[in-house]
Amino acid sequence: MAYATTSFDLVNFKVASSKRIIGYNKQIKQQRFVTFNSVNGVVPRINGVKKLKVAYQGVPGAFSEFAAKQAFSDCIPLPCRAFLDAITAVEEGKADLAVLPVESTMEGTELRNYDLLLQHDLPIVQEINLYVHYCLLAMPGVSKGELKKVISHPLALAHCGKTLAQLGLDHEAVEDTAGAVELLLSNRMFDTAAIASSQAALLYGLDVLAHGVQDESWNVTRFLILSKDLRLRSPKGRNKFGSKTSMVVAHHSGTLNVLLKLLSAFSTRDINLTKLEVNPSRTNGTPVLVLDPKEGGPLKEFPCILYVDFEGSMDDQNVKDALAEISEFPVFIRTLGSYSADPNIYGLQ
Ligand SMILES: O=C(O)C(=O)Cc1ccccc1
Repeated sequence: MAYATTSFDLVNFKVASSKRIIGYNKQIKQQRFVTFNSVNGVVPRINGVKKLKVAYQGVPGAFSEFAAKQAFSDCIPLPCRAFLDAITAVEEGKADLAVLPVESTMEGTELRNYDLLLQHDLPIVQEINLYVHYCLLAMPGVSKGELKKVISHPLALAHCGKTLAQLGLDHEAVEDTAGAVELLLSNRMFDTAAIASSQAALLYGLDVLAHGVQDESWNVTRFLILSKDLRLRSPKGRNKFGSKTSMVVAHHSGTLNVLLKLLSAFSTRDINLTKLEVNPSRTNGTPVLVLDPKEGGPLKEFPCILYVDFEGSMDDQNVKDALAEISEFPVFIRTLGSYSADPNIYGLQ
């Protein structure tokens, strides 16, 4: 797929000539451009020949496909109907990796995808932060005034809620952003627009009626890349930001005590937290289902859960000590993976 350069004028971003390079390192508070291939340096290959297959939800042009190519520039992206199918593809050996959007600056944690992480045993091997810039796309020649409805992925519709209200258009959720574009085209829908990337517009030949239609200009989505094959972890010490670990601490009661224990265990060892979410809300207080990889199934049910990401690896002694200290409490700890921290934010122009 060709990534053409279009105009791009947001604060903190600059178009870097016609190359596919833009990025903003928020964490270190300075502007930094990164190349699309710099994430891993060398693209890993199993047995030195096979190209990696990365399963994602959606069709070509979806943001998840872009995240997959960002992580492994030489990969073969494998389109899947749903995120669960992408995970199943890896479990069944049809793909090497799966890519999953798990949180966004505008909507917070994407609980449905986090649940998938918790209910399957696929370690996180990488993280990718993607700046998501939405466009309003329509069939060639269609004007805004002719539109009655907008279709897109639920996350994209949520990110653009105010804009949609201002336009006074109905909306309908479909599987993915690029899938919405494909649907417009295949059904020749002249009264419907899609919210998707400008790349999807180029790929499918649709018109861009408006750029940057998200409610907040700063809109970053974090994707996690999962694999059974830990060799696909980005090389340790690839950058000066070191490792990061994601885990959940699940328990049956006493959130406050568990939380205090966790904060104390981490702070005495100077381990920085990069995410801490306490009992993310779920409909009707339904328990969280977590797989215990040591036991296989059935899934364990917990009313209380902490989502924790921290700087450091499960190989670090101070991390092992901190987890041992937390385990003095009757909690269930499941580590979801240690991987290279990637504070860069990659973007589509
Ligand atoms: O629908 C897509 O293009 C996806 O990849 C899912 C998604 C939607 C919105 C933001 C990030 C990922």
